[in-house]
Amino acid sequence: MAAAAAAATNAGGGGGGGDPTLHVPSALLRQASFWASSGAADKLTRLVDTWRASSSSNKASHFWSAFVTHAERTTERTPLHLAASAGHADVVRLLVEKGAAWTALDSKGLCAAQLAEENGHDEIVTYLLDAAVRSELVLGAAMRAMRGYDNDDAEGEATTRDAPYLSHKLTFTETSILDEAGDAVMMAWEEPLMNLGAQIACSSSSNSTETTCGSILNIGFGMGLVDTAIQSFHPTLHTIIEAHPDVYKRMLDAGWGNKPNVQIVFGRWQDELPKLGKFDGIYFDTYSEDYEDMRELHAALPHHMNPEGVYSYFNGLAPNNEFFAAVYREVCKLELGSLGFEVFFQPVSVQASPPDETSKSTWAELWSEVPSGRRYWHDGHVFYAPVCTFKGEPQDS
Ligand SMILES: C[S@@+](CC[C@H](N)C(=O)[O-])C[C@H]1O[C@@H](n2cnc3c(N)ncnc32)[C@H](O)[C@@H]1O
Repeated sequence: MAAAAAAATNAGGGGGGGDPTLHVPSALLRQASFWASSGAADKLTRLVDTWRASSSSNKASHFWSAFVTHAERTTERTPLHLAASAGHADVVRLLVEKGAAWTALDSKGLCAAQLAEENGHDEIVTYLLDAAVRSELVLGAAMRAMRGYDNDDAEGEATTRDAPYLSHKLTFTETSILDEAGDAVMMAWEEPLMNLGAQIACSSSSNSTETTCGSILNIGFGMGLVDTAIQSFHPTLHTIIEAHPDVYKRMLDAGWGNKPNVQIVFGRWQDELPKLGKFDGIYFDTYSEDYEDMRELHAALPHHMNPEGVYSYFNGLAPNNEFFAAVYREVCKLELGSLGFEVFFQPVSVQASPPDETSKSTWAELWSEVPSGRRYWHDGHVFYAPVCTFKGEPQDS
């Protein structure tokens, strides 16, 4: 399933509203846009100086906040789009410093970094990626502080946020699980990705032998695809945490409770994980949770990994925009790195694994059960499978 990225992706942007008496004339904004698209950073700053000198206000910040959010009417491109697309690194830097939003999308749904990439301006892509990761880290921390929670080192302190999905009546079809709104909780086409996830989670070098991959935890049973694959690696103990009563019932009906090496834990991982010990491999794929939940899990992982243990997750963060997804890969890499994990992402072409396991053959047919706009994967997207090996100091569980 697709985990929503944190709301912090609204980062940047100076607002553009403010005091109406400090109106910035649109002719001036158009002129400034022209300088941005022609790469004239010096002319741009001189324009602001001239405006400051001639206006009743001395506030350059007001100009910048109006300018960085000023979008062209038809293309909806901001000055950052224009400068990035044309390859003007100086102007891009200036605009970001003045509060331009790297998240702004044009009428085609593209952000500035994607336009830079399309036009081969790699230096700008790297700069924007770096700036975006920094802003996500800073804004994420600020938002957590504002909301009054930060579980960085607070194993056992489960969040109390509501989980309305858990009271939804689920619909199980041959190829999907749907929630009450018709959104896909899980879809059968993901089987190749689940097989890869199991392979990664079962790849620790520490306690695996020729006959077993050690002790494995999976969080979120769904259709049982990843768990079926985990079983093929013969774990000594295979623990599954599942929170939804309908899914739990189906697991029991399908006989998962009778498997000698399987331990089913019914409940939310936020409540149940602190009661469990250490594992050689952990896979995480829940539903209706966001990056903050995932971050909370990550903070708890050092309490539950054996040395050289391997962690992986369904990497569906920001699936509708490839640059945003790249930002979240970097954010996860940095955050997991700070917790003692060595992280890399294995790219897999989802298109190259046609969903031939199901009776439906095209992506359009596959997604026919889910309203458009709520489809969390798109034809041709590359899936980046996380491989996170624990190299840090194990902590008490
Ligand atoms: C996308 S499905 C998992 C699919 C699974 N990887 C597979 O191979 O079929 C997500 C599952 O996580 C469960 N879930 C959601 N929130 C949870 C939570 N907080 N704790 C445990 N399970 C949760 C859902 O009920 C659902 O069964």
